[in-house]
Amino acid sequence: MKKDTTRNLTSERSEAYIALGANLGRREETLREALRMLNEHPEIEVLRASDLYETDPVGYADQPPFLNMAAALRTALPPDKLLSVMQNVENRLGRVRDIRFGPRTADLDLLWMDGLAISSEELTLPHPRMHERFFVLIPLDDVVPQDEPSGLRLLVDNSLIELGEASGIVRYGGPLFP
Ligand SMILES: Nc1ncnc2c1ncn2[C@@H]1O[C@H](COP(=O)(O)OP(=O)(O)OP(=O)(O)O)[C@@H](O)[C@H]1O
Ligand SMILES: Nc1nc2c(c(=O)[nH]1)N=C(CO)CN2
Repeated sequence: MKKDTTRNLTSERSEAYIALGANLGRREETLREALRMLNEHPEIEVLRASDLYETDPVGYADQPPFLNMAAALRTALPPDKLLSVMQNVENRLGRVRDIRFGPRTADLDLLWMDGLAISSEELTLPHPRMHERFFVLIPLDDVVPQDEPSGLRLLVDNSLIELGEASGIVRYGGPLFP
């Protein structure tokens, strides 16, 4: 069915930036399916997707390489509801939560939402580890416009300068969406 772009997205909508990763199973298909599921939600529109990157595992080394990407969304949902939808997508894609930083069929992290600062166990915004991860920043760099109004462009630029030369990350393919 064709998407109704006049949906409940006209007022009070936010731009949200998310990171996606997968290192088990059919990684590319999983990420494509995650984007499709998000875009199918009546209150979420996927605006842009980054290139795909293959990345060395960070944090827990003894696991397969990841495919990572980022996406920009427009949504009428508040941050906690958006995170719930993202977790539901992870679960539908077969995510099992066991080893921290360990292998996963699909991992969706909420990075940034209109510059909001939130600190609770369930949700921290901006994502507390985004600024130290090439596997987040390099895909994010693809989808954050130069004139992004809430400070994310500056955060990405400054973090990449701070981190120096990128390593453990190679471009794998073009955007999976649209
Ligand atoms: N910005 C956020 N995005 C996603 N999850 C978050 C965020 N802030 C807090 N959380 C919480 O973190 C918990 C663990 O998430 P998850 O299993 O995706 O972590 P992880 O991928 O192992 O590690 P990392 O958060 O470093 O990527 C979730 O249950 C979620 O409630
Ligand atoms: N390369 C890479 N490494 C990771 C990733 C990821 O998405 N890509 N996710 C993790 C869980 O937060 C831990 N380590």
